[in-house]
This record gives sequence, C-alpha cells and structure tokens, in this order.
Amino acid sequence: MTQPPKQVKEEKDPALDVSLLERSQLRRHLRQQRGAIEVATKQAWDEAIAARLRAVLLEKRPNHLAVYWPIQSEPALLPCFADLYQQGIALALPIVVAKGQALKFVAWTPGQSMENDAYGIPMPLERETEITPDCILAPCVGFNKANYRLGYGGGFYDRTLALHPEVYSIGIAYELNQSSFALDQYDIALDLILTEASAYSQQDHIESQTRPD
Ligand SMILES: Nc1nc2c(c(=O)[nH]1)N(C=O)[C@@H](CNc1ccc(C(=O)N[C@@H](CCC(=O)O)C(=O)O)cc1)CN2
Ligand SMILES: Nc1ncnc2c1ncn2[C@@H]1O[C@H](COP(=O)(O)OP(=O)(O)OP(=O)(O)O)[C@@H](O)[C@H]1O
Repeated sequence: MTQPPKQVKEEKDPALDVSLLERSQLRRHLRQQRGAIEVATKQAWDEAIAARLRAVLLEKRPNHLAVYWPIQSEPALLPCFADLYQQGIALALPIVVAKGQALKFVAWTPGQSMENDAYGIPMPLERETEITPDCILAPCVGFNKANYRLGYGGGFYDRTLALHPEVYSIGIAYELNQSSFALDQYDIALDLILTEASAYSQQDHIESQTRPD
C-alpha cells in the first residue's frame, strides 16, 4: 500500500521538518541555509537590515552600542556600524573571556588595528577600555516567533543578557533563520529582532498576548 505524502507545513525541503530537529541539528541546518544565500541577494538583504538598524538606533541613540564582527555569513553590517560611529554612537565589540562565562565588551573604533581571538574572530588589538553597553546587537543563527534566539551554542549572549537585564537587545537575522525550537531554561527573549523584511518587537508580542481579542 502506498503511504500518502507526509504533510510538512511551511517547509521548503519536504524531507526535513525543522520543527522536529534538535537544537544542534537545527543550528547546522540554519547555518547551511544562511551560507547558501547568493552573494547579490545577501548584499541586498544586508543593506535592508542596515537601513532598519540605522533608523532604530538613530532614534534610540544608545550611549554604548555593542556590535559584532561578522563571521560565517552572518549579516555583514560593518559599513552601517562605521556610519553609526560617525553619527556619534560609541561602539564596542564582544570578547569571549572563557567558555561558560558572559561576554565582555571593549571599545571599538572602526578602522582600529585588530587581531584574531581563539575562534578566529577579529577583536581590537587594544582592549584596555571595558564597556558596559546599554544596547547589544546579537547575531542569530535562528530565532522564533516569541523573539527567542539560537546562537552557536556557547550560551554567551544568554549569560550576558542575564547579567545585564536592563540592556536593550537587538537580534540580527535573515527571515530564513526564523524557526521553531524547544526553549532552554536560560534562553532570554530579545527586545527586537531585525531582518531584511521585518522588525519583530518583544513588546508587540507581549501586547498581542494580553490583548482581550
Ligand atoms: N560575529 C560574532 N561574534 C561573536 C559571537 C557571534 O555569535 N557572532 N559570539 C556569540 O556567542 C561570541 C563568539 N562565540 C562563538 C562561539 C562559537 C563559535 C563557533 O563557530 N564554534 C564552532 C565550534 C568551535 C569549538 O567547538 O571550538 C562551531 O560551532 O562550529 C563561534 C563564535 C562573541 N563574538
Ligand atoms: N545564564 C546562564 N547560566 C548558565 N548556563 C547558561 C546560561 N545561559 C546559557 N547557558 C547554557 O549554555 C549552553 C548553551 O546555551 P544556548 O544553546 O542558549 O547557546 P546559544 O544562545 O545558541 O549560544 P551563543 O549565545 O553563544 O551564540 C546551554 O547548555 C545553556 O543551558
């Protein structure tokens, strides 16, 4: 007897139901998908994210904005960061202190001399000035409809946000990184997630949950 085809909702590859994957498999899948974006498409998406981010931050005007140096086909926003710096927003980059610890942040001026950390991520050569950011950009491997984030699995951003609950957190992702996954007890929802197509606000989510209709 022939089986009817398995129904897989909103999934491009019918052999793979993302909602059933473990977090580690899901990370691999999402990283692969992100790595397969065509160069010209990625550039256009990065520009769209940059435009959204610029508008949000010039309105919000954080005192110290923690950015990131793009790795592994994360949205590449270095020109946007340089522009924000020109507009008077002080920047910082994350530093991995050790596995199992929160990130620390050091002041960063675009164009400053850099060296690679243990993961091969560029960090400022001069790391004397430690910063406590009031706004943190967190690149996402995945994110879900309630603004929870999936990263590379080190727990670095979750530990950092747990330590600084007052910080305004902005996830940066592509639409194709939206997914569903089981939450970990330490996962912290981000205040805002920006993609090339949308801005997802945690506040909207809370309000829509509490609205009577
Ligand atoms: N651009 C960027 N910078 C960042 C982060 C990030 O997510 N993106 N981080 C966010 O936390 C911290 C670095 N954390 C990272 C943790 C793991 C891997 C990584 O590629 N791990 C390998 C395994 C390496 C190993 O086990 O030794 C992998 O997953 O394949 C990269 C960055 C701080 N800086
Ligand atoms: N505040 C915390 N205290 C203790 N353990 C934590 C904390 N936050 C995360 N962890 C643990 O760290 C591990 C990795 O967490 P998780 O899977 O959320 O990483 P991630 O968000 O994908 O990674 P990253 O933020 O580094 O990109 C998990 O075992 C998680 O329980």
